[in-house]
Amino acid sequence: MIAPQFATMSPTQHPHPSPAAKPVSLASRHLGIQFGGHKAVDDVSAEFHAGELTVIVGPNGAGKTTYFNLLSGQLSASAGQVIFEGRDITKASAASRTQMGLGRGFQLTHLFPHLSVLENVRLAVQSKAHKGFRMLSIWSDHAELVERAEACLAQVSLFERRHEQTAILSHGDKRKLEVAMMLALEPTVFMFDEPTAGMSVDEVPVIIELIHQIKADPSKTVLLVEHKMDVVRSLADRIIVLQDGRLVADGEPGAVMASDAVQTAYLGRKKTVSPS
Ligand SMILES: Nc1ncnc2c1ncn2[C@@H]1O[C@H](COP(=O)(O)OP(=O)(O)OP(=O)(O)O)[C@@H](O)[C@H]1O
Repeated sequence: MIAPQFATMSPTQHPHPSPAAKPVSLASRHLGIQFGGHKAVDDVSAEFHAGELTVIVGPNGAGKTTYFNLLSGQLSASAGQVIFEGRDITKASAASRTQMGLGRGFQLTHLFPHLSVLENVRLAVQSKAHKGFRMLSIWSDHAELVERAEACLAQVSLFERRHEQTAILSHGDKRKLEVAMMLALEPTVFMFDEPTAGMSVDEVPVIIELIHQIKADPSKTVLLVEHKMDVVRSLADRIIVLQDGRLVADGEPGAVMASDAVQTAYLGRKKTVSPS
């Protein structure tokens, strides 16, 4: 069930306190994609501001990850536009969006399992430095790249494990490694898709604290897909709700969290969410 006050709300009508006060970094305009006849994301317009962390919530299958994939370029839109720093990037590839400053958490499948933890991050550092991905043989000469990679690993508490093979890391440590690789790319927009999923309880605070640090930087825009309500409460400056591919609520956390849209979504989800 969708709260009546949000059911017909457009992004321009949302009750967010002062969106105009912060620069728009990333936006979608009437964005959509269909798989067969199914509209997984349907006419979603939203603006994301520098210095703001927006959490995207919604029930399973609501279209959250698909929306992320449209913003980051992993999927091509069937309709609408993606605007980044005032530029229409709808047709840009995922790789070029990354170079522009859109940081999407690397998927586990993008890790190189047979390389060390440090080597994985160093490749991301090197990519940011426009030095390409084919310099493994001489990478030890690039002390500054190594130092930067080590700093990123320290931020996610993986420094001590930097020389271990990536394949032997726990699931939680692999998720931390993804975050370290995103840090290495120095994005202006950070997109986290359930960054603590699969982590043990003691691993979660490192990532939450890191996201707190990122959002404290007024030049950074943070988007977060998250199901865990405690994480949402701790981090959100603003919440948008997707349901059946459509944006059904957008606003200040207190009001959105109290809405039927969120209550219904989370009452349905709580049964399947992990305790971590
Ligand atoms: N490549 C695809 N081909 C066909 N259907 C897809 C594809 N990707 C997503 N879908 C469908 O689009 C809808 C939205 O999926 P999506 O994964 O974006 O939801 P979600 O909100 O991220 O869900 P969850 O919380 O479970 O991760 C679902 O019905 C899903 O089955």
